Amino acid sequence: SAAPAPSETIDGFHLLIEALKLNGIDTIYGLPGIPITDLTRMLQAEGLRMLSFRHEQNAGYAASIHGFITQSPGICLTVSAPGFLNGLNSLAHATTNCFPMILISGSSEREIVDLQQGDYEEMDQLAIAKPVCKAAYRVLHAEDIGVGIARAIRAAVSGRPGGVYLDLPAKLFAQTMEAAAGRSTLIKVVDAAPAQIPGADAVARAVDMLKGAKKPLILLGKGAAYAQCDAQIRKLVESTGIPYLPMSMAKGLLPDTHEQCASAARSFVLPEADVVLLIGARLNWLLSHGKGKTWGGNGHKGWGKQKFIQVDISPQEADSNVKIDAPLVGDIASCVAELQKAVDKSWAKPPKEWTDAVSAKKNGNIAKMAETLAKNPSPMNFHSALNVVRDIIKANPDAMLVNEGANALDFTRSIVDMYKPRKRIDVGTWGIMGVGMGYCVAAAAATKQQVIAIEGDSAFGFSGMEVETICRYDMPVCIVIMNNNGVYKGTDVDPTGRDPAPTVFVKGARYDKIIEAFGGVGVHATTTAELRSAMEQAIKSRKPTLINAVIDETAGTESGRITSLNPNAAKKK
Ligand SMILES: Nc1ncnc2c1ncn2[C@@H]1O[C@H](COP(=O)(O)OP(=O)(O)O)[C@@H](O)[C@H]1O
Ligand SMILES: Cc1ncc(Cc2csc(CCOP(=O)(O)OP(=O)(O)O)c2C)c(N)n1
Ligand SMILES: [Mg+2]
Repeated sequence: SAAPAPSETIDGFHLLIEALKLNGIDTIYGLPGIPITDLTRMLQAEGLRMLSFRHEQNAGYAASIHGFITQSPGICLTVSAPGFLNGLNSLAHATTNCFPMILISGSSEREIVDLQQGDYEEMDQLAIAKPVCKAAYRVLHAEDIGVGIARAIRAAVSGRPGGVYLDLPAKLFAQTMEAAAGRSTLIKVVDAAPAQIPGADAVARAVDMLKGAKKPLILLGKGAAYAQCDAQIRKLVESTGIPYLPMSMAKGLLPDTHEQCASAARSFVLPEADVVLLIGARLNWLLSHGKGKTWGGNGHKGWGKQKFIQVDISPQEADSNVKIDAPLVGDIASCVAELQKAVDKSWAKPPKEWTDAVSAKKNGNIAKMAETLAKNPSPMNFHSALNVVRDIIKANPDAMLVNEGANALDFTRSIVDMYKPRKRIDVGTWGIMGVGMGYCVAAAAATKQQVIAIEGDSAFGFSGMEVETICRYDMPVCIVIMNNNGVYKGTDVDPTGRDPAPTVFVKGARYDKIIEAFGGVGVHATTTAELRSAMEQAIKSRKPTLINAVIDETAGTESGRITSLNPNAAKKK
């Protein structure tokens, strides 16, 4: 832009906007109110996409998954205190899942907060944010906005990605300074997520261990999906010939139909493998902490016989649960490149008896599943409804799949194959409910692709009001609610006869009526044929659509696949 006249000034609002634009930020997820309402208008006027939500929690979830999908930090913008607190959940979620996100909240002036003088929406937000995020900063002077944004971006995306809090007291926005001087304080971040090359010794140790394996297994986690080195990962898997297991959000790095995919033999390969190469996957609760009977160990805590190679950018992740025999610390792209060099030099495929045993187990389980999927009971159950979704995703491999619930999550993860990377976005490491509609908005905004959300009816309820947001921005989102009338199922009753049980909803609820209130397309589907045609129509029209799929209310199991995490239920009287 032309050199400003010497007298021209610039305010805090515009220094912030220019700092964001300078760093390629083009989308903001937020909710207006004091002291940021004008900022939301200016962001929009200056060409950024300002997506306005009905609850800050959903704006935050959108920002968190924006970071996962794009590697650029998703930005959530909220008002002070209650708005900030509503955004905090997603900041913690982003940090737990290693998604780069920045929560920017307006705040009260330090001098009032520190004397606790009772300002409008007064809260010591920076102190409250610190324990649940990767980094937290406050900016008091306009000339420091450039540094504040640069530090927040670098903290969010470098090393292990995560959530960053940026605290902007209200008075900062109205501060002005000479324009040229102001612009000279802005920083375009250089190499925000630098490559971290693994040490040669670590590479040699890992390669030797993998070469010596009789029953090797590769485990791909969402870190491998986030790294966006898809071709290199596929090449490593295919050139080694090693069976692989994708974790939920790593599905699609290679097509789930790939001959080396061992998902359908998970309960066979985990205990049987002798060397496991973890790529961007933590041995946390989702992998039974790397021990116990899942891994062939005796009882709950017994270690299996596996040796672990762990590729991770976090040096202190190794040994978090069980011994890591070959930690390979670095960014996944650099680590995979080093492993590939060794494979290209000399490599023997795994023993045929191992790969044949995996295939036999896998094909047996796939055949069993096919029989179940072929049934078409009335009312629909999870399997028959998801058999339709499976076909729809196969026909639309570029569509984004959002998924949350318990049975609605677990059955979708195992029945609906994914074909491309970063297409399946779900509850993640915490198994958090409520991400659905925020994820839909971000998936539509960040990818411009069709979005398909498979929602438990309880899960949908956490963010359902954002259906209005989806309609307001006319997004190509097709929401399928697996309506089994309750949390896990719809059959519990109150033994006293006074109230509905705590886990059930209004019988015969018609969620499809909600979207009609905002001009979207609502469909009530009681058969697989109705579900299929409604989904096909939604994809063809790209109109916001909500399908209320009636599912047998007896079909679910308590907590889906993780029933065992419930404390031992009191013996039924
Ligand atoms: N670019 C990257 N390079 C290396 N490791 C990464 C990268 N991005 C994320 N990670 C790591 O990936 C891991 C993701 O693990 P996790 O969230 O448990 O995946 P999943 O739940 O799919 O198993 C984290 O330990 C994180 O440090
Ligand atoms: C923020 C938060 N609060 C509660 C919970 C606990 C929970 C886990 S799964 C679930 C909903 C299960 O019912 P749904 O109808 O969605 O799915 P289905 O099994 O198909 O019937 C809840 C409430 C979590 N994980 N996060
Ligand atoms: Mg349900």
